[in-house]
Amino acid sequence: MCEEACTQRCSCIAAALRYAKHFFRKLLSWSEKYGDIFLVWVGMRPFIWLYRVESVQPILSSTVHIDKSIEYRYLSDWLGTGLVTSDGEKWHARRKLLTSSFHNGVIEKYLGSSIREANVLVSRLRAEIGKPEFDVVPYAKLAALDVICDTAMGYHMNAQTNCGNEYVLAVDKMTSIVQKRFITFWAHPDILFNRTSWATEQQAALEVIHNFTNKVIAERKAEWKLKHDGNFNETPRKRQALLDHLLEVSQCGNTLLTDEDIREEVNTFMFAGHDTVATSVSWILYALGRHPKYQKKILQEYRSVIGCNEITMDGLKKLEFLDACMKESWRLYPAVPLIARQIYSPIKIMKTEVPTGSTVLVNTYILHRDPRHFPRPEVFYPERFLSQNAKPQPFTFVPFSAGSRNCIGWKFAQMEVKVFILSVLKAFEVRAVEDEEQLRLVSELVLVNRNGVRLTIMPRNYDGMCQ
Ligand code: HEM
Repeated sequence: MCEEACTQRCSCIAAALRYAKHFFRKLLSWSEKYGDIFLVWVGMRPFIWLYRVESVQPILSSTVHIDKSIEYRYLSDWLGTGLVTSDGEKWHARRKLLTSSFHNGVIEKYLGSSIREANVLVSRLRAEIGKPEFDVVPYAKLAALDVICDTAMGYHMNAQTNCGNEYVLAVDKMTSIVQKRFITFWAHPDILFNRTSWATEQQAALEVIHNFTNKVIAERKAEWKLKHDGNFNETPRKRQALLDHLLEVSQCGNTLLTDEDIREEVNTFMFAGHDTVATSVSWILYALGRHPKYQKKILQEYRSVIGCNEITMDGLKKLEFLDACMKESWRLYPAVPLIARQIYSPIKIMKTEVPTGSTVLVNTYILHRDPRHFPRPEVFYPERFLSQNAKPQPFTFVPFSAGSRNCIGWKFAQMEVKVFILSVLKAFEVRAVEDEEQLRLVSELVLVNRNGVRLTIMPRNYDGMCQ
């Protein structure tokens, strides 16, 4: 297989991802040692690693190779075949249908929810002031879950203040089981997985999730019907959740979505829209915590652009320096470090025939550290993303993937992350505890440090504070 798959430049490396201590640094050194493309065996499965723009572009820009790797089936009991997990005709139709749910006008409606939850996050973080260290990831996760529950389902979950919420615990449990299964090769076959305690826990979590989502859909559908039959006396809700958009298209459009279809998309947004955001917020705070001078610059810009005015989408768009800092953090610590595709028809990548049946993994962590495109790649230098400098070449910087299968929620995510980062920086001076060398990075679908993302925070004397 190895010889067939990578006749010229691939090297065969037996490895189990789970046990590699410095996984990403190891990969970086392999990429220098073994050339432009290599193959890693994980248990019985060969994975072809791509991390040069020359090999990444043919995959991400392809309209043919858009199928997710077969590992994504571990998500199917939860997400069915929603946008993340579907392919072929179904994916095309859904993508077309859902695109309108993410245009600027819709996203603007979610700004208020992000601001509200960012304020709750800040008040919760106050408990950590002055402590030698704390892990910011669990805080960011609950905040992101609150936003996505509100925006995807129109439901105020208050996960940040009500930590024992059954649904939130179930979503967290499902995410963590799926992540563990992805990187634990012996748990891949159903026959083995079904004998583990994970399978039992997964079953219990799925029951809670599906019951809750079914209930919300039924309520909202009844409300929608009343409103459209003209019997709805209450003022219609001003903000619409993604679920309302789905109901709208399912009832008014040409495409009929069943309750099952709606449920799989709502669950898909819940899955795709919380861990990625929480991971991004955590790593951006980490990067800024290592470089406090940029925290000051972000706040100076905020003061001069927004000052005492309300945060609006237009205002956020003008914060160019904040945007550059976020991009530079995503470059060094991409929230989604691996993008996996199953190859169902032969393709030549960098003169190498990749045969049908292979799985290719686009490694954004290494791609973003290519010195040809990002000089002194290991240095955190947000200025490289400022508009006076040339934009990165296409497909060299892809934190939200690229091409037809890119992140449908990227504008929404950027708005939310901006609001979270600004709120935290206005309230606290942030420092990172670990330096780059101490990080133990692994991919659990999102980029994770084994010890969490540990910070210290002190109250900030922010003189732009308005009465
Ligand atoms: C900073 C936060 C986020 C990051 C870094 C991110 C990143 C990504 C990436 C890299 C992909 C491609 C994955 C692949 O092809 O395997 C993706 C797909 C997707 N994302 Fe995001 N995402 C974020 C937030 C969101 C949010 C907030 C939502 C929705 C509310 C969302 C919904 C989706 C969906 C539905 C897909 C699948 C699109 C398709 O296959 O057509 N994401 N995201």
